[in-house]
Amino acid sequence: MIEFKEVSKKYDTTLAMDRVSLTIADGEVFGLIGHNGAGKSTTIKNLVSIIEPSQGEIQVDGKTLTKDDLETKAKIAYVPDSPNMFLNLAAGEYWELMRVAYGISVQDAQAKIEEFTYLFALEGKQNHLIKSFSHGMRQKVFLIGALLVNPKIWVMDEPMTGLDPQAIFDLKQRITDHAQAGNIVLFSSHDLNTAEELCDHIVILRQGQVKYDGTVEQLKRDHDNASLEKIYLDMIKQYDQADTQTATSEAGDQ
Ligand SMILES: Nc1ncnc2c1ncn2[C@@H]1O[C@H](COP(=O)(O)OP(=O)(O)OP(=O)(O)O)[C@@H](O)[C@H]1O
Repeated sequence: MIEFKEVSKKYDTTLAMDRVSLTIADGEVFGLIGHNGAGKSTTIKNLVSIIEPSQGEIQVDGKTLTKDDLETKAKIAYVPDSPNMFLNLAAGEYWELMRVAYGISVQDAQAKIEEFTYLFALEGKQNHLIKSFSHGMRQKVFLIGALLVNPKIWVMDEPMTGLDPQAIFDLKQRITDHAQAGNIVLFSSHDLNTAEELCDHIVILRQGQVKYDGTVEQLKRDHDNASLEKIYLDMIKQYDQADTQTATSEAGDQ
């Protein structure tokens, strides 16, 4: 289980997360939805310990995340939104880095690398530098890194971006299977059709605040079974209009 308890994150003057509280249960595919700048990546980066909350705490299976708690960190694999890291490593060197960091045996890793390079059509590319790959191929290298170590919690920042249709199809299946086995998959997405299709539980973020936290099913039931895309866009529009009205009346008061 993952719990965010009143987590805020401030970068200089920007409040990127504003008292975010949420609980993600084992077995859930969890989606973070929101416009550009809503706070999705910040939420994810706090969970994978790239940054630390300014306030509040995050618990994984009841243990508060701390910098040096390697046991808890080892439960989480992260696929970043921008696959432009480790560019001077070969794909195989990156996977070896992941294998050693997560303490996976050479035999297990080799078997999985064979399976996943076949699945994602990267066979024979192990010795190629990541910088020689296209955006989608780089994304696949990071996905294979996460699937290879296969911890309980997969955290993926816009994982489908840049993938070809076959890879998207295969990844969706892996995500569903991983959650159905009692694990957690948390991902952010701008593709609301994918979120609607995959997620048991979603959170809609706007300007760092949680605007909806619940099941897709419930949200649709409450909105005449409209698509998640329509419900989301209508909801954000209403908040934008309310903000405009407040700003106009405040300007009128001055
Ligand atoms: N390193 C940083 N320094 C200063 N401000 C930042 C930093 N990272 C993010 N922000 C700000 O925090 C807010 C939330 O950004 P975040 O990257 O979490 O949004 P996001 O929902 O992931 O957006 P996108 O969909 O564009 O990836 C934005 O206003 C952004 O400008």
